[in-house]
Parts: sequence; C-alpha cells; structure tokens
Amino acid sequence: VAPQNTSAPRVPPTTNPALAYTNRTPAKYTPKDFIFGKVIGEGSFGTVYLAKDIHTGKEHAIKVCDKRHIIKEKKTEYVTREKEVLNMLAGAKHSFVRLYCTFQDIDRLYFVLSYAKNGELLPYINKVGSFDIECTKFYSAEILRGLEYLHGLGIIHRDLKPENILLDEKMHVLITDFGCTKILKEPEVPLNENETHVRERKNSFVGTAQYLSPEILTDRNASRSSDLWAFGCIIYQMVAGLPPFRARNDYMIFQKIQKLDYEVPDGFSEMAKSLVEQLLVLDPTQRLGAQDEHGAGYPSIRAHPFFEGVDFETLHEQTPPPIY
Ligand SMILES: Nc1ncnc2c1ncn2[C@@H]1O[C@H](COP(=O)(O)OP(=O)(O)OP(=O)(O)O)[C@@H](O)[C@H]1O
Ligand SMILES: O=C(O)C[C@H](Cc1nc2cc(Cl)cc(Cl)c2[nH]1)c1ccc(Cl)cc1
Ligand SMILES: O=C(O)C[C@H](Cc1nc2cc(Cl)cc(Cl)c2[nH]1)c1ccc(Cl)cc1
Repeated sequence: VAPQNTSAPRVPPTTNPALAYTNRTPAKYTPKDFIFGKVIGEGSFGTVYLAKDIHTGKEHAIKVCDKRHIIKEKKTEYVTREKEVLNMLAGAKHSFVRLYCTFQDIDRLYFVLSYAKNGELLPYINKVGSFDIECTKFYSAEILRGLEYLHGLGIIHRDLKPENILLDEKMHVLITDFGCTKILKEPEVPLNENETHVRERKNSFVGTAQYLSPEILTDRNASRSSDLWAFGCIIYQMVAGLPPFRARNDYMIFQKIQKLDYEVPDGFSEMAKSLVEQLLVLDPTQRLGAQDEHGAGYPSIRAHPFFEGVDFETLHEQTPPPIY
C-alpha cells in the first residue's frame, strides 16, 4: 500500500470501485481473481463467460473447459495445440483474440481471452445489407493485416469466415478460430514445405462450407493461399451482402466453388470486383499474393488499387469508419 502522505488532508478511503483496482496482477491466476458474469457463448468444449479481473477491472472472455469432457472426446491434443497457437499470437499487437493467461482447477481449464465486446462481424453486414466502400476497405485491410501476421508465423487459419471475425470495443477486428461444434477427427494434413505449424483440423465441413477453397474440398491440402480464397469471399460478402457461393445445401455449394460459379451483382464496385476476381482463382498458386515472398506480408494485395489510400501501418490506431 502506498505510504500515507501525512501532509495531505485525511480523505475517506474511496468507495469508487474503479479506484479500488491495485493493477498488481498475480503471477499465477486462479478463478478467484475474476468476477464471473453472464454466459456469452456455449462452445463444444465448455462455456464462455464474461468476466472481470478484480485487480485491473479489465473485462475478459473466459473459456471454461471441462477436463472430463476433453479427455472423453480425446481432445487434449487439440486443446494443447490451440493453446500453442494462441501463445504464438500473443506477440500480435492487433487483429487477434489474445490469450492472456491459462489456469486450471480440479475439474476445468480456463482460457482468459480478449473480450470481443461487439461480437461478430457478420451481423453488422446483415444489418446494413452491405458495407460502403470505406468500411469494406477498412475491414478488409484489418483482416489482411491479420493474415499477414498469421502467415508470417507459418500458421494457416483454414477456417476464415465472418463468424470468426470478432469486433472489440472500438470496432477493430479480432480474428479467432471457433472450432466447429462437432469436432470429427480428420487425417493430419501433411506438413507442406513452408508450414511450420500444422493445426489439427476439425472436419471443416461442419458449420459454414461457403468460404472453403477448392483445394480444401478436393485434396484437403490447405496452404496460406486457402486463406486468401476465404479473404476474397469475405470481401465479396461485405460489398454484396451475401457470400459468393450460395446454394440450398453444402453439396451444391461445393459444386459452385469447384466450378467457380458465382456472379458479381450490378452496382458491385469495379475496384472490389477486380480484387475479388484475383483472389477467387481455382489454382491456389495464381491467387493475388500467392507469389509474394513468405513472411514479408502481401505487398501485391496491398498494392491493389482497391486499397488506394489505406495506411496499413496505423490501422489499429485509426478510428474505424461508422457502419451504416
Ligand atoms: N473472445 C470472445 N469474445 C466474445 N465472445 C466470444 C469470445 N469467444 C467466444 N465467444 C462467443 O462464445 C461462443 C462460443 O465460443 P466457442 O469458442 O466455445 O465456440 P465454438 O464454436 O464451440 O468453439 P470451440 O469448438 O473451439 O469451443 C462464440 O460463438 C462467441 O459468440
Ligand atoms: O498450466 C498450463 O498451462 C498447462 C496445463 C496443461 C494441461 N492440463 C490439462 C488437463 C486436461 Cl484434462 C486437458 C488438457 Cl488439454 C490439459 N492441459 C493447462 C492448463 C490450463 C489450460 Cl487452459 C491449458 C493447459
Ligand atoms: O476462442 C476460441 O474458441 C478459439 C481458441 C483457439 C484459437 N485458435 C486460433 C487459431 C487462430 Cl489461427 C487464431 C486464433 Cl485467434 C485462434 N484462437 C480456442 C481456445 C480454447 C479452446 Cl479449448 C479452443 C479454441
């Protein structure tokens, strides 16, 4: 406790909880260091709670996983790997849901994550129908920054879609990777020459198939370029309000993807159309950015006229354009 300054007038200890935070955080957290609030989501592993760190007042999303369930589902490997991935992302100053700390008690594992106060990106696209060009440029640029960082670490997301793009309090992008609710074991994807971190993938056909690239559908061999395809689908969706490959069921969606069967609606911005057309290319090696040198970001995508005027280096300091 700070030494009492005797010369100052005696004031009653504050009753304002905001001033009661010591900001001294414990070396190892326990559940008692948090005030658990409402449930913000039910996952396949456990429950995600809104929680407040009693030392800092900071809000977090805490993913609480039941150990017995993880063991029963034989998913300790997956959970351990997701923890590794999240730890690798800890260096990212932006763009990702971050893992602040982990701890356990007798029955549960606790992942203390950044809290995406404004939820998923998708409802914002649905609410306004489609983004104006300023919003599309800003949010595509923030997602691109995330992909550059992720691919720079040799990590491929493999399941990039609007549901995995969350928004923080200031409406900046926080990429995460919610596993699919049913996680079916899938043969280990072979490590390709430059991929250092193979993430065990759940059966990616569960959940939304609309953003899957042709190569994931056919030979399951994902590469960084698979994320560029998904990136193209998301840009299309921000402009058109709907994903490019739509059909009544997954099988028909797969057909359309493999035949590159999509239309660009009237009124679709020419610049965005040009960028989308260069990302939605069946041959992964021919997608814009696929030839860029690994680990040096995507200069050829940044250079596309669509991103004219975007300052990529200061995105996270900029105020996101209003979505209306
Ligand atoms: N960091 C977060 N901030 C805000 N909301 C979150 C956060 N993490 C999860 N949620 C919410 O909780 C819901 C469930 O999260 P969870 O990650 O468990 O989903 P899941 O798809 O079952 O993933 P997994 O299979 O890996 O558990 C999400 O759909 C999301 O709405
Ligand atoms: O303290 C650490 O970091 C290491 C432990 C390791 C660990 N203990 C486990 C117990 C079970 Cl039942 C399952 C997994 Cl995946 C487990 N992983 C741990 C604790 C909490 C969390 Cl969220 C992850 C891993
Ligand atoms: O918040 C979630 O549900 C996702 C996280 C894991 C997670 N995997 C990721 C992979 C990538 Cl590439 C990026 C982020 Cl931010 C990622 N986050 C997670 C944490 C714990 C467990 Cl048990 C499963 C998944």
